[in-house]
Amino acid sequence: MADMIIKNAYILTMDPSVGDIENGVVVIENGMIKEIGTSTQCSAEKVIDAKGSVLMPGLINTHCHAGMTIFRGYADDMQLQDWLENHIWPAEAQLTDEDIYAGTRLACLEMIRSGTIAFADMYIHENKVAQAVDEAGIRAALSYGMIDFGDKEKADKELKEGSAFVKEWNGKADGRIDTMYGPHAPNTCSRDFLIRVKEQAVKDNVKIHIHVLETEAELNYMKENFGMCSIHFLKDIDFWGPDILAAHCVWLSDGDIKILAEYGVNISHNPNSNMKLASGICPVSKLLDNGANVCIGTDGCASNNNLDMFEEMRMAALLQKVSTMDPTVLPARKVLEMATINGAKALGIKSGMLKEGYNADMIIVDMNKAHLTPVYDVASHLVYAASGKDVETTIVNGKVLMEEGKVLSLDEQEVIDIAIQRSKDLILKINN
Ligand SMILES: O=c1[nH]cnc2c1ncn2[C@@H]1O[C@H](CO)[C@@H](O)[C@H]1O
Ligand SMILES: [Zn+2]
Repeated sequence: MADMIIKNAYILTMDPSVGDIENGVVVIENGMIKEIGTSTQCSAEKVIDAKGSVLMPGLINTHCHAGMTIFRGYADDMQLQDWLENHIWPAEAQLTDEDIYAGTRLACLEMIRSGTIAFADMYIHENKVAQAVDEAGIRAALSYGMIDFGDKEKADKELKEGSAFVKEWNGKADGRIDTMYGPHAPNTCSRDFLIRVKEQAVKDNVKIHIHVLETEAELNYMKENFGMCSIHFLKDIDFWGPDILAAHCVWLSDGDIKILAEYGVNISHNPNSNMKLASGICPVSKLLDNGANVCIGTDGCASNNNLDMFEEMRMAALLQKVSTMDPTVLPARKVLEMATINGAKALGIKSGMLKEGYNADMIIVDMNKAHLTPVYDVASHLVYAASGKDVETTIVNGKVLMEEGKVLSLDEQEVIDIAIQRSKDLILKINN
């Protein structure tokens, strides 16, 4: 007897060798996909009838600071440098374990609701992030965000904390948690520190998550201080490789694009954050044309201000079209690949496709809605017409985290109430 069967669904497998299955069935056992096709001989304890709905791989958010969800709407409409240095960093200095835990639980709740099955995170008090992820049932690649600002003592301390986190949490929560090293950016971390981080990550066999060329200010800083941009600087210290998850990559030259593609770097594109902070536009279609792996992320909730990956997909498509003045770039299927297959590749997880032997990480999207009627092309609707609110069921590692709109792994009202209380206490502390 299998654990679960989902039947009568329009299945968007995202498996290039299979494509869509118009009336299909998926069998789940031990957290994995046991069978996928048009019929099955298996029976299961739990059967979900997905008639009229789309079954697809859950979305993968490849750049987030989940704990920052506690700052949703706290500091809007500012320059990135001003936003970080004068608002976010002073406020973060006030954060406690409990704030991060509350913020991350809120983030997990929102992600489960909007069809995200895994996310990559870089933040502080990361132990509490891991605890929240463990309890919420979602999958994640977590890193402690390290900054040394050229201070040798701070570098030692940060690397020690990042390393302790990797050792404590890698492979935990039934294998749902992977860990990474999270050096903040080339303009906030010293050259020596980045070299040490890379060495340690290779030694520990984990990946690295870093912000790269998010702003023109970073580009100018790197040129002034090192005579080259961040891409060449990181190439110089043998940093690049398929183990690197580089968020943003907005300010790239054609030469930079070639380097990122050549080294198999994973690039997390965050269109909402880049638009809101007016950072610029990542040359996604050029990167893809050159063979680079580009995935999608939301960034933190203080620069987005939500974690809805459907909205992120739509923005990714529209922003490329208008910036290249070419409506044929980033068609819907390509964007779906970025949010599923490419994201899974970046995180090194067997998700992002509905395929035998893959993780049972999937979502059911209710299509019986005015704004999703009629249907000529399912992929088009998912990218251009749907939102995270249309997700009705979310399954991670074979466990149902939300069913028909009801979240099962978290007490939704409690998570919201605690986040509100924490935000009120926090604002009093910050203003004091
Ligand atoms: O868009 C961004 N650019 C640069 N830094 C950011 C952004 N969003 C959040 N952080 C900051 O990165 C650190 C991770 O530990 C945090 O300080 C967070 O506020
Ligand atoms: Zn970020």
